Amino acid sequence: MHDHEPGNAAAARQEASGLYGKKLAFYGAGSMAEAIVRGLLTRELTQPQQITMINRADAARLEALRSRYGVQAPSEGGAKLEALKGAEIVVLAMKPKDAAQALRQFGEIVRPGQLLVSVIAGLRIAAIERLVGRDVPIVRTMPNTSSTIGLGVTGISFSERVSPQARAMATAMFEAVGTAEVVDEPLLDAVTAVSGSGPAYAYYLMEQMIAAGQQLGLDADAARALTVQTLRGAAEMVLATGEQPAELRRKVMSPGGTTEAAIRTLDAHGFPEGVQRAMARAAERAGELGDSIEEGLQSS
Ligand SMILES: NC(=O)C1=CN([C@@H]2O[C@H](COP(=O)(O)OP(=O)(O)OC[C@H]3O[C@@H](n4cnc5c(N)ncnc54)[C@H](O)[C@@H]3O)[C@@H](O)[C@H]2O)C=CC1
Ligand SMILES: O=C(O)[C@@H]1CCC=N1
Repeated sequence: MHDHEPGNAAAARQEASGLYGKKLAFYGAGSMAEAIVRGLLTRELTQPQQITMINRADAARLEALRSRYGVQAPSEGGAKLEALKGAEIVVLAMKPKDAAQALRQFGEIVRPGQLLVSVIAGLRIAAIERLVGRDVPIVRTMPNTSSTIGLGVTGISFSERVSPQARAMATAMFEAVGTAEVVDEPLLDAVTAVSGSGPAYAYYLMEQMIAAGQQLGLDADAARALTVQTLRGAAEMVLATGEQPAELRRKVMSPGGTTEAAIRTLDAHGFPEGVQRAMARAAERAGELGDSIEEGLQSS
């Protein structure tokens, strides 16, 4: 992606981020961890040998990560612990249901000065502090999978213990793979609903547009090409013109024309309400995921 940029651009990013040379451990090596790792390596923010990806016993997955990215992906328990102990930054990237046990184990080996960066939906800073049981600085984030190609967007919030340098480093880490917005922690559930889950809404819309295009007689390749470029162009138009989506929509919608007919049909089928309710439910679900971890804490 960045094959043609001057070498000093990568060097400037490395310098600005403060990440270069830092040991990173990804605790949980699923799709989100992979998206961030791929983005960091593509942007040359760090080198593969600085990254360890830790997963449950899944030899094929670990081998795939090693061969794809050149990162360390140990399969043996002792080596996993060493990597977690040795890392300057530990990125928590397991599913919410696996977080409590993993964080308790981490609490037994955590060292002062380590920075914890969570990408786990719903998991609150206070719960992480309780689970780890030490005064570690915590960065709670909500990224999205478009980080894979450097077009992610991440909501970030910090515990009080995060130093200004660590704040800058964590922010730079996510800016390296897209853009980042610092928000108050309670707003991260809303961020989850908008941009964490958001790529899936766009893909779902694409799925329906491609299927409908085919029903109207286009072949699958043409329906896909027309749909994808249309959504890409629409997002770029909002960015390039600075206009509101509603204004841009009005420019497409000639009175009495095809678009107006389509939008009326969407309205008749409850599209606006459906999107709003879906996102309210996503935010609520983020809170529930956090609650269920905390309930587990109270009963243990
Ligand atoms: N996929 C997405 O679009 C986004 C996901 N997230 C968050 O990222 C987290 C991970 O999500 P995905 O990557 O989609 O899940 P995933 O299921 O692809 O990956 C999670 C990985 O963690 C590993 N794991 C679980 N417990 C472990 C333990 N104790 N030690 C080591 N590894 C362990 C599992 O083996 C699994 O491979 C979730 O908490 C989710 O809320 C956040 C933003 C976007
Ligand atoms: O679906 C989920 O729970 C995660 C969080 C945001 C995107 N994926």
